[in-house]
Amino acid sequence: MSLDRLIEGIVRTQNPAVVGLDPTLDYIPGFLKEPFLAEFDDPMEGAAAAFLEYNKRIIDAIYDIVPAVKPQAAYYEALGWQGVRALCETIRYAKGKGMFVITDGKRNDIGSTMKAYASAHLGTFGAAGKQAEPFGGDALTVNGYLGTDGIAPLLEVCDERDRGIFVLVKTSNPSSGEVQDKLCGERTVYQMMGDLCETWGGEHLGKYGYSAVGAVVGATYPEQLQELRLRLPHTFFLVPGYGAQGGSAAGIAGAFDERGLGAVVNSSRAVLTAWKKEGCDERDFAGAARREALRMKEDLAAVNKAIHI
Ligand SMILES: O=C(O)c1cc(=O)[nH]c(=O)n1[C@@H]1O[C@H](COP(=O)(O)O)[C@@H](O)[C@H]1O
Repeated sequence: MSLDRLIEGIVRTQNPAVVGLDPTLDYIPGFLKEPFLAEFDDPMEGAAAAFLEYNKRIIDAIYDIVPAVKPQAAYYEALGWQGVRALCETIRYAKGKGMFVITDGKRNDIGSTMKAYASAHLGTFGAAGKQAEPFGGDALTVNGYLGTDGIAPLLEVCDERDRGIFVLVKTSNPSSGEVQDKLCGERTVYQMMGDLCETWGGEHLGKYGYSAVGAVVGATYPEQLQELRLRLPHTFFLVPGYGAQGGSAAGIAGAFDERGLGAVVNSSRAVLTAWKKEGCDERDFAGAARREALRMKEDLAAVNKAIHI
């Protein structure tokens, strides 16, 4: 019912990081993608097969040093049902390697529809004895804009199946202030959304003081990260925006609590395209991803030394 398993993975690897699996054909070296693209008449089928193989090799290269992955659903949906199948298989593969999987779907709707999203991404389909997980993620990114009845169905599944959610609070993008920084009474919209995370998570606390309801807070907004860490003591943060979007370890330092917990930092493109930046042999793309993940780990360790429960 909480993000305890993510926290335990962070402590085990001493690495508060998540690698974003956001593949595009551009990131995949020719030697790996060309045979798949040639094999299938349907370009989406070939690309989806290439995405899956690429993801497996990245996962193989990092699963012992990074506790979690975050596949962004849009990259897979872009390839229709073949891409969605690659997403499901990617999630299954990562979980098989012991990784915590955050499915980045940013879902939200009215309660009845949210129930369907909740069972799709965090729940099961079918009756006892003949049951399967549609997507099988451990946590899902969601939007809280519709309020409590759009979140409640997720919390039921989180309780039943030891799952979690991350609610968008202060996003990393340049325009996030257009809505999120606006005042709503005496609070900004992001403060109000953060306070709602504390309320929603109140009945769903885990062993380490954090609830099943996490918040997304961008690495590109260091002041708000620090402010929200103090304001939301039971809310674990997913921090995107490190690396490709310019967020730095120094700017993220305020997201951690005194145990070095409280946040998991995402990097997608910087890890996936490390082989291009390094200029190494394309066959060593997964090695380059591992080197970038290790570099990030050291970078974060410089501002967040000891991680313990
Ligand atoms: O929810 C997210 O993960 C997310 C929220 C946010 O505020 N900003 C943000 O960049 N993201 C996601 O985090 C990833 C960032 O990717 P890189 O900029 O390549 O590291 C993408 O999958 C984004 O969709």
